[in-house]
Amino acid sequence: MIRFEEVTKRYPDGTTAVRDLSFAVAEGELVTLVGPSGCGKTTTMMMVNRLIEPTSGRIFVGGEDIATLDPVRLRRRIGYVIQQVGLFPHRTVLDNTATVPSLIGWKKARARARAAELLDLVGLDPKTYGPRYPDQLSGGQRQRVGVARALAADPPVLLMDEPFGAVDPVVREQLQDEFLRMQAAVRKTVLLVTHDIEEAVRLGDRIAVYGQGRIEQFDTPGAVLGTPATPYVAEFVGADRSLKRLSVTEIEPSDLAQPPVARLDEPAEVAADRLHAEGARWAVVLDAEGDLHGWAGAGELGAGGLVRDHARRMNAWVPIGAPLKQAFGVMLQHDAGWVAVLDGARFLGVLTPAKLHEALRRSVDAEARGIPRGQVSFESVSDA
Ligand SMILES: Nc1ncnc2c1ncn2[C@@H]1O[C@H](COP(=O)(O)OP(=O)(O)OP(=O)(O)O)[C@@H](O)[C@H]1O
Repeated sequence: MIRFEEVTKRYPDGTTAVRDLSFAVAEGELVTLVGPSGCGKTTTMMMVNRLIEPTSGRIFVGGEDIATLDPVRLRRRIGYVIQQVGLFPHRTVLDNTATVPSLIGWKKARARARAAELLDLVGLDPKTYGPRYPDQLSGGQRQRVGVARALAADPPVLLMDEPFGAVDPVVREQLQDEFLRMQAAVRKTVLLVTHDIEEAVRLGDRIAVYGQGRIEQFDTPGAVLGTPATPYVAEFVGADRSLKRLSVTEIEPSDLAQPPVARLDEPAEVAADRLHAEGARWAVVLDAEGDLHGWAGAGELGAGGLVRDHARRMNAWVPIGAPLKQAFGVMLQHDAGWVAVLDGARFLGVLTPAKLHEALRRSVDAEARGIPRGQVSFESVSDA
């Protein structure tokens, strides 16, 4: 359905964005283009609807060389979804969705009926959302309208540039799921740009992994993850693998750091001496029951009084056995350099960014060697 033949794009300033690009996307296939920023993904995509013209080479859509086609008519056959959705602020959601059908001369009633059908398809009740204006929608809802609008004239080809990039991870996953369901129903030929390998793997029938200006591997998700074609691809995929381990690696007692502990009711100077002896700059503060209260700095404790006079509340904690990802999330949420790890109410220790990284490393290494994580120690891995 889409075919690139030795396509090169050089910009006037001499930047070669893509070089000798050849690949084909079958009808009804969803191909994700993934790679780091600036590797030429967007350039590739914008050459398909002639928003950018190649310097050399040929591109075919539906068997026709697009250089011979009128760009405006070409674009009517190609839906285009971008991250900054670009909805018209003064038009209702329904009218926004009906934009393309109206442009190509459909009667108003037909265009609107089609728009309502599409809003429904992307999970927005047309009765509720159709009359609203774009600024009355959430980011995720706007993104859905963008997809609905791109599909409105029923184009056989869909280009999507980071379509789910502007929303938070939870909404993003929802949109991806919905999009997959929708794609199963409408079976468009889709080129989708993302810099997120996880998204590429999740959505793509095949994935094109970009290096600088060229495709390093063009294959199914399984093949790209399982048998990376080049060291570059292996690294690109590998970086993600360790991130994935964040979700499945559980915090264990051996992962924890043991900062000094101070009690709310003890004299601050006693606690300060303990910090000094251990060379620590802060202590975790627990209340009389041993429950987490927060923390106190060495400097403040030196001023005397009780620990409670200097303690600051911080409620950043996770239970032992929680995934590392959860601890990382809590750390970010509290903008904290550590999170307490509790067993029930009992304080076990803290997870710092360094400890988190250490735990992750060990988990990734163990996975690579096929050892269940519970059976390795940090020493046995670093000795290996
Ligand atoms: N109009 C332009 N003039 C000169 N160079 C450009 C132009 N547009 C893009 N480039 C360059 O071409 C290269 C590829 O850009 P492109 O936007 O295709 O990358 P990308 O992979 O989509 O990146 P990102 O994920 O950051 O959007 C980059 O080095 C970029 O700086």
